[in-house]
Amino acid sequence: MREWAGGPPTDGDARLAIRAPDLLRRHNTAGTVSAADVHVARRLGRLTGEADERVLLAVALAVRAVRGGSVCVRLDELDALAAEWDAGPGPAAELPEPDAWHAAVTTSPLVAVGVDGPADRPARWVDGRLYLDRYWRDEQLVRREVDARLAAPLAAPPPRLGETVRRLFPAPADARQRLATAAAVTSRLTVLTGGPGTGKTTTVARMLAALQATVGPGLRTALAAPTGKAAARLHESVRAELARLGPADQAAVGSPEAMTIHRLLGWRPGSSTRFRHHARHHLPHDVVVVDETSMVSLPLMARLLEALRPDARLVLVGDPDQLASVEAGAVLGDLVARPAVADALPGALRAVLPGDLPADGPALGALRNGVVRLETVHRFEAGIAALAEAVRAGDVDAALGVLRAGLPDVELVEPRGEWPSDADVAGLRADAVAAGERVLAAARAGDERAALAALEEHRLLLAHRRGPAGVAHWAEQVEDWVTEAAHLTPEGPWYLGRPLLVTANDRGTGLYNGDTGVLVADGAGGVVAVLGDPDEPVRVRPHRLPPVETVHAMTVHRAQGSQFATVSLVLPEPASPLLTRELLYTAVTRARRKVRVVGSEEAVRAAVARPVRRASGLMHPQ
Ligand SMILES: Nc1ncnc2c1ncn2[C@@H]1O[C@H](COP(=O)(O)OP(=O)(O)OP(=O)(O)O)[C@@H](O)[C@H]1O
Repeated sequence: MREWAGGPPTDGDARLAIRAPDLLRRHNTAGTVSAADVHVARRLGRLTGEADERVLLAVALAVRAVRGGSVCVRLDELDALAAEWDAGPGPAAELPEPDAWHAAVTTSPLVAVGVDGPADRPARWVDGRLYLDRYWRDEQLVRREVDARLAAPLAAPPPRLGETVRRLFPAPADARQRLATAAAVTSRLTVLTGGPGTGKTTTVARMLAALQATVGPGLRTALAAPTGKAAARLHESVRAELARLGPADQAAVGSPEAMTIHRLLGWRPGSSTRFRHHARHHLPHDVVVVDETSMVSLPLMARLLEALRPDARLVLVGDPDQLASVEAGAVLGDLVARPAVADALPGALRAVLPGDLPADGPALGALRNGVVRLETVHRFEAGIAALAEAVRAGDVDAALGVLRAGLPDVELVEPRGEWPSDADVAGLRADAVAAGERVLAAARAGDERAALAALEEHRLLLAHRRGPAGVAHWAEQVEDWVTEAAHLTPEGPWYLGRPLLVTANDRGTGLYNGDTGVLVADGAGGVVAVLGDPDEPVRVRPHRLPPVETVHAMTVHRAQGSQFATVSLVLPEPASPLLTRELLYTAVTRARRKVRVVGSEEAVRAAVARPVRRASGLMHPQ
């Protein structure tokens, strides 16, 4: 990621780590590491008596890697990483000679070498990867817990398992859903993946029914997701799906609440253990299901795994092709990409669902790791599904073909100039105004449900927060369009119809960073904010709201875990380091009925061709 705009800083610039030795200074100037990275490396150097600037550079790069989402850094892959981090406009700084660099790092008092190296050093070198020790420990914990869960399934499959699973998924084509359900009953870790609309939530609801019917009743179940918004959506979809089951299943499953992972673990900001539940104080649950797992960082996954009872069942659900967590790690992607580590599960399932076991190598290999991928799309419009698949597969020509095919659910607007003209954004404007007017009408009428539902009709998504293709600019633009069309002159922040995005967690109101809502008439001449699920909105007086922004547009990251009827995506310039395959895939799959992409062919090509790479050791055998 670019560290600065407008040329490299001069010597007097506060962003430079002024007293850094030459090598660090050159790399700071070139933008490969930031001043903050250099400060951390120097502090660790002082603590351990290490002054060799080659070692400190390696450590600064490890700090930089974490900021970029990686868990560690490979010093032999820096060329590729520097290109991804878009090292800035300065001249590329030279790296130390590889053999001497390796020798300096692996003999440093700052660095523990190997899995069994000393436990008290701030960095660790394992198989060519350099870690900050804290991330190494979290990675080891996740590896150990996952491997232990896969190696020892719970017990022999319960007697009625096959029959129960076939009852819940009777169609011959539902083999993968049957397998995932039986896996969740027989094993301590199941990873359920698939694109949007492939039936993951449906499977979760029926898994709960199968678990209660075969190893219940009375199992304690928790549903969790990384964000409040995703938890609300999980709650809503599982509840809707459970309502379609028979009365006995419904009674056995009850109505499990979904919450954030932080809340499940008992987040205690400021306390030494951070969470109420941990390795010495386990969660009481028999079954924990986590949705939107692609957004879970390595440290949070480590906290979750250590807090589980060893005999609890964990089901991780998600789409590994979406954007990974904001913090370091891509645990779901790593778990899916790992070579097979255990062999217990396929054997157990072969006895239960003999006809359903995958015949092919990759799917069977995945099952050894507890991974079941759902592939049949049940819900999407054909164009959105085809576009998502082309982007996922990295097939640029296929993606452009779908975008330009004139389908009802996919549109590409290619601006002629550098930035979209009024004519280019006419369709976007019409959709934004139509949705905004519906929100406003419902807000004025005090119709909370309709206002919240109208909010989900259209959403403008962007990669950046700032700049000409950023949220700040476009949110203002949409607000102008909507207020102009509605002849509205907002007075003060609390005007009817204002769409809200919560930007901080707030225990008092139970609102979470990322929750969205709208200001509506309260029927008594006042205004009230309604947020969250249209069926069970949270009502909050404006003065009690945590910090909020007006949400006429949002970043793709923010939109993860939500869906909208129509999505418009304005792409940044092709060179933007944020423009990645995962970003485009995530944006496209936020749309239920239609997706509109505003951007050049070059920008589409750049996105599809640039998968995010996050360095980690989890997928390598040890
Ligand atoms: N086996 C099936 N046969 C037919 N329809 C199904 C099946 N499984 C799920 N569906 C339907 O497909 C649609 C999408 O399912 P679901 O919401 O479970 O998918 P999902 O993978 O969780 O999607 P998302 O990630 O977007 O939430 C729903 O309407 C659901 O009823």
